[in-house]
Amino acid sequence: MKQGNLFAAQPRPASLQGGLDSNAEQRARIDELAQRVERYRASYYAGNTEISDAAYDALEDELRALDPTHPVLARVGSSALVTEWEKARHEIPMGSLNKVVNEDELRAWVARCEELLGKEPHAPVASDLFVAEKLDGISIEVLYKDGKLVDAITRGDGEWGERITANVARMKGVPARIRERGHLSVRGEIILRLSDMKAHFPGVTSPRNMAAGLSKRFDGQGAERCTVMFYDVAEHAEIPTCRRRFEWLRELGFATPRSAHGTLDDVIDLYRKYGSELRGALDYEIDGLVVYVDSLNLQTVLGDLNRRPRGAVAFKFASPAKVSKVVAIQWDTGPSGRVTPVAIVEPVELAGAVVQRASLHNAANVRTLGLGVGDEVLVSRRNDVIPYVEEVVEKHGPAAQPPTTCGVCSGALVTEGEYILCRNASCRALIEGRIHNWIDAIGALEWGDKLIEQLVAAGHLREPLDLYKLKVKDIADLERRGEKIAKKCLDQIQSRLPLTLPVFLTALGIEGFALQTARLLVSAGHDTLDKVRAAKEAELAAIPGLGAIKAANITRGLAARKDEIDRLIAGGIQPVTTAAEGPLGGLTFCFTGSGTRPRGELTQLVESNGGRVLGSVTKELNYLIIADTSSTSSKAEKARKYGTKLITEEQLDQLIEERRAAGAS
Ligand SMILES: NC(=O)c1ccc[n+]([C@@H]2O[C@H](COP(=O)([O-])OP(=O)(O)OC[C@H]3O[C@@H](n4cnc5c(N)ncnc54)[C@H](O)[C@@H]3O)[C@@H](O)[C@H]2O)c1
Ligand SMILES: [Zn+2]
Repeated sequence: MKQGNLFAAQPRPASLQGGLDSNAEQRARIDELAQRVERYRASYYAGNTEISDAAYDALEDELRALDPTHPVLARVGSSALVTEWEKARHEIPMGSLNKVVNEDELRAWVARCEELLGKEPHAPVASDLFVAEKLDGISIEVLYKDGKLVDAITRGDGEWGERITANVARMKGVPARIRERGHLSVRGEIILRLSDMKAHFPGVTSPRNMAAGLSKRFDGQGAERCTVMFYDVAEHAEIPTCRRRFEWLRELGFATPRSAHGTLDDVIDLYRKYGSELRGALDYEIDGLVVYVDSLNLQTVLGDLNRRPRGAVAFKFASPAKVSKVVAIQWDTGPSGRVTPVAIVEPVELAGAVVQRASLHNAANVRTLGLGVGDEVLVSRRNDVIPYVEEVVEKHGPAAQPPTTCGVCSGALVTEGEYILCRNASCRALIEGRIHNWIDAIGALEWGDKLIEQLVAAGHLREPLDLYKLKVKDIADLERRGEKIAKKCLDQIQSRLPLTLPVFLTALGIEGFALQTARLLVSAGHDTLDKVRAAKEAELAAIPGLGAIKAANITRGLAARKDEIDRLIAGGIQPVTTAAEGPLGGLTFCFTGSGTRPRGELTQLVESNGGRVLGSVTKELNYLIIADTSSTSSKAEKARKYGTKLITEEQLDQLIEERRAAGAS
C-alpha cells in the first residue's frame, strides 16, 4: 500500500512544518530526475549534448509535475563550467525563457498576461505583440565602455559565466567600436552559420555544438567562423518597446534575428510559415520564435520569476518524431574505445532528412529499453542532435544481447559501468581516436574526421609521429583529395611546431589530462618532459588543484604510452621547455582584455619563447599585456601597485626581438 502523501504533487505551503512527506519512491524519482537534468544541462552547455531536446524536455516536464518548486527548475543554464576560462560575474543576471509548444499554450500565455495586467491601463496584449526568431546557439553578454568592446561573458548559471572576450572579439557581427558612449551591456547568441559550417567544418553536423566548442577553445582557433546576433540590451531606460530595441541595436551596427510586430493571429500565422518554409531556408538554425509583450513598460509590470520574464515566452517548434521499425542493431567502436549501439531502422523522413540510423546511446540503455530487432520504435530528431531512439512503441523481437568482441578488431570487450569498451591499443577505431585528439590539441582545424579515417585505413597513420612523416602524395592519392589540400594539411601540422610542453602533453590524449592540468604541472616545476615523466604519482597528487585521480591517470597514461613518446622524441617532436630557455626565460606574463590575436596564440608565443603565463595579477607578475596601458581597470591598477610593467601586444613582440638580439650577441 502507498503511504499517504499529502503534498506530493503540490508545493508545500511555506508556513507548514512536519507531516508526512511524499513517499520514498517518488522522492527517489525526483532526486534522480533532478540529478539527470543537471547532468544533461552541464553536457549541453559545454557542447556535448547527451540526449535529444525532446527527451530532455520530457524529463524536465516530469520533474516539474512531481515537484513544481524544485530548485533545479528555478535555475538557469548550468554552473558546471569548464573553467579554463576566468569566471566573471554578470552585473545584471542573464535569464532564460518559459516555453510553449503549441497554439493553445500560446493563447493561454496571452490570457494569463491579460489577467495579470488587470486594471493596469494597456492595449490588449493580443493586439500588441513582438516576435523574433529564437536562435539556437549560446547566450553571450557583450559589454561596451565608451564605445569600445571591453568584455564578453557567457551566460553560465545566469550569475557567473566565463569571460571569453578574446574569442568573441574575433567573431563576425561583433563591432570593436560603436558610437554609443557610456556603459552598455548587449545580449545575443553565438551561432555558426550553416554556410560557414559547410565551408569550414564539412564533417560537422551540429552547428550549435560546434559553436559552443569554438567559443570556448582556449587557443581561439575557429572563433572567427562564428557569428553573433543580438536581441537585448540590459536596462536602457529610454527604449519604450521591443520593436524599438531591435531597431536601436541595428542602428548601432548589430545584426538582430528577423522580427515582426503584430497581433496574436499574426504571430500564429508566422509560426506556421516558419514551420512549413521559412525555417528551412535560413542560413542558421532556430528552435522556435520568441514572443514578447511589445511594451517594455508592461513587461516591467509583469515582472519575472526565476529569471524568466512573464512578458515573453519561447514558442518552440514541436520536436519531430516518427515511428519506425528496427531492422538491425549495430555496435560501433568509437575513438575512445567505447562501443555504441546504433539502431538501423526502416527509412523515415524527419525534419527534412531521411533517417536510417538512430543512436541507442549505450549498452545499458539497450537493456533498459529491452530493445530487439523487429521492434517498433519512436525515433526523434531535433535540429542539432543525431536521431535517437526515444522509446519502444511495440515489442516484436527478443531483446538484443551486447557483443563480447569488438566489431573492428575482434578483441575482447570489457564492461565499465554503463558502457562496454575495446581496450586494444592497436584497434583501428582507437588509433583514429588518438590521431584525432592530437590534431585537435595542436589546433590543425583543416583536418576532418574523414581524412583521418582515410589515412588510418590506408595504413599511413598508426600513431601521432606518423603525422610528421606523411608525404604530400599520401594525402593527394586519397579519393577526393588533391595536392592542394594535401599541402595545406601538411603545412598546418608543421606550422604548429615546436609544440609547447602543455600542448604536447594534452595532445597525447591521456585521460584527465586537459590543457589546464598540463599547465598546472608545468607551473609546479615539472617544466621539462623528462621531469614530468620522472615524477612520482604521489608528487603529482600533491600539486594543488590536481588531485589523486588525475595523478594516477597521468602516471598510468604516460607509462602505457612510453614507447610512443620515445619514438616522438627520437623523431624530432620534442616539446619546447618553458623553463629558463628562450628570450623570455624567467619572466612572467598575464593577458587582459581582448587582443588582436587569439589568446591561445599569444600564450603559445610567450611559452615557446621561454616565458610563463599566469592566470591573474600577482606580486610575481613581470608584465601585464593590455591594449590600453593607461587603463584604470582593477587588473591594471593592481598591476601598477605591484610594480608590474603594463605593455601592449606590440611591445611584447619588441621585447622578444630585443631579448633575442641581446641573447645572440
Ligand atoms: N538535450 C539536452 O541534453 C539539453 C539539456 C539542457 C537544455 N536543453 C535545451 O535547452 C533549452 C532550455 O535551455 P535555456 O535555458 O537555454 O532556454 P532556451 O534556450 O529555451 O531559451 C532562452 C534563451 O534563448 C536565447 N534566445 C535566442 N534568441 C532569442 C531572442 N530572439 N530573444 C530572446 N532570447 C533568445 C537566449 O540565449 C535565451 O537565454 C530547451 O530547449 C532544452 O531542450 C537540452
Ligand atoms: Zn577494437
